[in-house]
Formats: sequence, structure tokens, C-alpha cells
Amino acid sequence: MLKGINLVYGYGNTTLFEGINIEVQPGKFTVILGPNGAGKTTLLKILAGFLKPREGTVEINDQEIFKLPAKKRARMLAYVPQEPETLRDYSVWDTVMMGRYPYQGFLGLETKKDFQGVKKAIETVGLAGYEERTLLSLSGGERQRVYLARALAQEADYILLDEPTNHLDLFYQVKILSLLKDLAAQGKGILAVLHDLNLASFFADRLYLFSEGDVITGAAGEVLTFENIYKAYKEPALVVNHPVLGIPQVLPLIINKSSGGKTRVHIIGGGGMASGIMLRESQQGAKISAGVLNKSDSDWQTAKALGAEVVEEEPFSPISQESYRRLLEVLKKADKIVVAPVPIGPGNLQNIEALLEVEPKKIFIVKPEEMEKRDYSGGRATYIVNSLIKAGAQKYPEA
Ligand SMILES: Nc1ncnc2c1ncn2[C@@H]1O[C@H](COP(=O)(O)OP(=O)(O)OP(=O)(O)O)[C@@H](O)[C@H]1O
Repeated sequence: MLKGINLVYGYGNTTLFEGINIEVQPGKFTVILGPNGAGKTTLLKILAGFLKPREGTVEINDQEIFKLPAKKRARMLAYVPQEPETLRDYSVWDTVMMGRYPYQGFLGLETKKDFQGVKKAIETVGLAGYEERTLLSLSGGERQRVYLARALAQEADYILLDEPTNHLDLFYQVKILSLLKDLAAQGKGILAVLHDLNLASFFADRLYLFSEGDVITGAAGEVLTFENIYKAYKEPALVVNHPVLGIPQVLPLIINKSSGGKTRVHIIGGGGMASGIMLRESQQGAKISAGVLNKSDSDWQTAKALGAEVVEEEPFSPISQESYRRLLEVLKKADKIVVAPVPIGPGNLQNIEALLEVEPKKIFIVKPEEMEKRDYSGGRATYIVNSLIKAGAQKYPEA
């Protein structure tokens, strides 16, 4: 196991992070995420033994990394930088051969094993035929694969990589991350700094998300939540569960937030049924509100991400008197109220009952003809909706 224990670091008088603990397990693919300048590269360099922390220590297989002789350390741990500070124009072959240095004696004589290791590493990253090319003649993505090949040739137990995909096209990103995942499956401990939350969600066994000088850790489903992402990046994003893979996928908001609009649209939803409507109304310039929604519900996340006013309750809690009072206030302010095609159980029944207190003409119901099918309130919701329609409520137009 590679462990960073109670790490404290800062440059000059500043403190970048304090008391960080991180574990890289053999057989696992671990990923560090976080905003620009959070300290990801710094942490990686500390774990690789290149920077000494102000406090805390790094242990590799129970030995303190800073006490290990360089060659021994290099047999245990390989580091793949983003781009080395000074780039000498070595050939691809010679660069990858540098990975064999920890196995070579004083005279640096290359053995058959070194030769085979380099050849195999170059093939693995898809650069066979490039052996004689020099680094400066390569594209950024090809160069990145050379550094990865050098780390593979090093045959270390742990591979630490700083943004190994940042120059790669989407398909090479997936290829390289799949390769790292395979290496983890073969028993290596892989730690990579990534920026792409969705690829991290797919590939990582464990995530560390830098957030306000600390790290949030766990599996993708635990770390990549609306709240954690907002806390770390100070930006709202939609987090949706991938329908097939069942992992979180993060969509940055590249649409208008709802703050500027004049028309107030309130949306009653839940369970993701209202997210599309919220996005549509928001894009059309409405100032939206939503609720009552349970916190962390996917519609709640969307509403929050869009900057909507949300009447909210704790997860799985019924609507309290206070929330109901707030709901009525928000409904009265709204110019338009949209009822999404949600199943109506006891919680949402109160949302529907509240509609009896507002002007029916401003109510729009999605697929009212299917109301009965999703009514789990013993017919009460259908009765209310039908009477609202009689009094002037309308069908919400399909997108
Ligand atoms: N040698 C240095 N001297 C002073 N400040 C530094 C030094 N190296 C990094 N920093 C600062 O420390 C902070 C963290 O840098 P680091 O490179 O670890 O961040 P990062 O999370 O990897 O960022 P990015 O996502 O932009 O690559 C940044 O504000 C950076 O400017």
C-alpha cells in the first residue's frame, strides 16, 4: 500500500492543504480530482517522494519513502509527469529505456530483458514504429504515451500519473485509462490526477476530490454528488445517473441560469421527471422555482443547479406545515405552474392539493390523460386534476 499520512503542504507562507490522508491500494485504480490550483500535482509529487511535506509522511509498503535509496524507490514507484520541465530531444527508444535505469548496474549496460521491456512498453502504448523519432517531433498526445511507456518499462508496483490524458483524443483517453485499469487488475496500484469527472466516474475504484484544502473520498457514487461538486468547484452541475452503467455523470451547465428571467414558472416534480421541463423553461428565460422536493432527489439537484428557488424537505420526509406554507407563497408568486408526469403518492398529493389555492388558468399539466395511471392516492389526485382542468387548467405542450 502507498499511503500519504496527515500531509500538510504549502508554498512560501501559504498553506495549500492540511492533514490530508490518501491511500493507493495495489489492484485498485485511484483518481485525484479537483479544481485548478487545488494542489493535485503537489500531492502527487509528495506521494512520489519528490517533495517533502511540511508535516506528515509517505509510506510505501510500510517503508518511509523519503528514506529509500533512489533506485529501490524507482523499482517500487513510477511517476508520469504532465510534461517535464526541461524537454531534451531524446529518441522515443532512449526515453523509454530510461525507465530501465533502476535495474541497471553502475555501467548502465542494457540487458536482453531491458530491450524486451522497452519494446513491449512501446507496443503497449501504440507507438511501435516510432522508436527512432525524437520527442520534439511528436505530438503532445504521442509524447504523453512515451512517458507512460517509460513508466511501464520501469515495472514498478505503483504508477502515479499527472493528467495522463490531457493531450489525448477521446478514444485514446479511453484506451489509456482502460490500460491503466488493466494494470490495476493485474495488481498494480494506479493513482492518476484527472480533470474529466465522467471518465473518473467510469474508471476509478476510489476517488479523492480536492475541496477547500481537504479531500472528499469514496466511490464515484459517494463523491460525485451535486453538493460535493458545488463545494469543490463553486459551480453548479447536473449530476445524473447513467441509465445503463448506473454511475454518476456530471454535466456542466452551459445554458442560462434562471436568475435573469421575468416570467416565474413553478414546477412540481420529483425523481427526475421534471428536470427536462426545468431546463426547457430555464432556457426560454423563465425564472424557475420548484418543490416541494426532497433534498438530493434528481429534480432537486437540477433545480439547485439552475439556481431555482426550491421548497425542500429532508430526504424521505413528508411535507411539513412550514414547507406547505412556503409552497403556497411560491405558487402564488408564479405566473405559470407546471405539473410534471410524476407518480402521485402521499408526498406529491400535498403538492397537488396546494394547486386548489391558486388561479387554475396558470396551471399546466403534463399528459393529464395519463393521470389515472400514475395516481397512487386513491383517485384524489385525478379528481383534483380533472376539476382544475374544468376550471381552466391546460395541458402542457410536449417539447
Ligand atoms: N513551485 C511553486 N512555488 C509557488 N507556488 C506554487 C509552486 N508550484 C505550485 N504552486 C502553486 O500551488 C498551487 C497548487 O498547484 P498544483 O500544481 O499542485 O495544483 P493542481 O491542483 O495540480 O492544479 P491544475 O489543475 O491547474 O494542474 C497553485 O496555486 C500553484 O500556483
